[in-house]
Amino acid sequence: MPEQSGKVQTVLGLIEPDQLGRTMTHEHLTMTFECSHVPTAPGDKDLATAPIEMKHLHWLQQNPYSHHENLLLNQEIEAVKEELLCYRKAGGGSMVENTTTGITRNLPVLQQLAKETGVHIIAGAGYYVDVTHSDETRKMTVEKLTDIIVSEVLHGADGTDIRCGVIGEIGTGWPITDSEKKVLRATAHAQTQLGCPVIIHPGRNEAAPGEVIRILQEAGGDISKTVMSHLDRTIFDKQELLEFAKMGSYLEYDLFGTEMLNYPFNLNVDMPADSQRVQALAFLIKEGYEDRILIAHDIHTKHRLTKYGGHGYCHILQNIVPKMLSRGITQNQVDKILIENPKQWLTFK
Ligand SMILES: CCC(=O)NCCS(=O)(=O)O
Repeated sequence: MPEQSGKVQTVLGLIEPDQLGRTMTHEHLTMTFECSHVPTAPGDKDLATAPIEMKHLHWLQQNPYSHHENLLLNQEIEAVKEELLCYRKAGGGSMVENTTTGITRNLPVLQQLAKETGVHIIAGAGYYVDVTHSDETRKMTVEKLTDIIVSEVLHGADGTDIRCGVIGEIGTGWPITDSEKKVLRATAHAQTQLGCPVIIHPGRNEAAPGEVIRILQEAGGDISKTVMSHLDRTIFDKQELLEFAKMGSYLEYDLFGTEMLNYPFNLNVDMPADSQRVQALAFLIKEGYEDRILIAHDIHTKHRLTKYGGHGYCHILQNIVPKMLSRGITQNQVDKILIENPKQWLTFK
């Protein structure tokens, strides 16, 4: 039985599950997102290269992926540290930092942030979406990919001895590419060996989450210990959502704080407002899924930090929890979503 069994693995080592406290299950503290740069509209070229300033904030909030500098969250370690200290003061305990290979994971920085702030940080193993896969990764067999993921959890990643405590976010697009399918199968095989939590980034199509779960299931993955991220921009139809929920994964609404008119990665999608996210949580609770819900902000660009006028990592604790309570979600249910469900998911079997 691996030493992780019954414990949670943070970047500073193993902890007891009860030490986690309130946990955001999908965040980034340092990463780059250049792989998702969206070309700027011809009239906006100057805005896209201008320094981030108050007078441009609304444009940036509406076009966050068209401003190159905005995609470099890895330049903001000091600002992120300040925010983590506020997160602790606001009652936060832990964060899953699920930056994977392809978007500049930096485990020494995560370890330093955990030491300096007292927030428990759980790092992610594995690979982001196809466009970030190197030629070497593409050529790997499922067995080789499995070995690498297992080693990132058992021994450490990126040439360090800092160990990952979840697999993911494993990136997939739509349609799911062959290379992404291999990574999904390797994820399932590694999870079988390790009994560890898994988290998935699905493609931007209503059919994508179900297809990912089928691939994991066929490869022997434990769906009850798997999180499907980004449901807030992926499944809108209530019947479809219930059909997906029946497959048994955790259901994650992790884009709290993101409100934009045009979602550039899929213009057919209307990105919901936070009030609609809370309505979706209330609906899932009414349908009996309160044990399967997880929430987070998925901060992955500069403009969402308070330093740049954004909502920051405390938004859920300070603004969304009161809204949940005002919409009939009980304190007990809030605690399940923020404490108990993350704890169950993050504890190794
Ligand atoms: C790495 C961060 C990430 O993938 N975030 C998801 C953004 S979106 O696909 O939901 O727009």
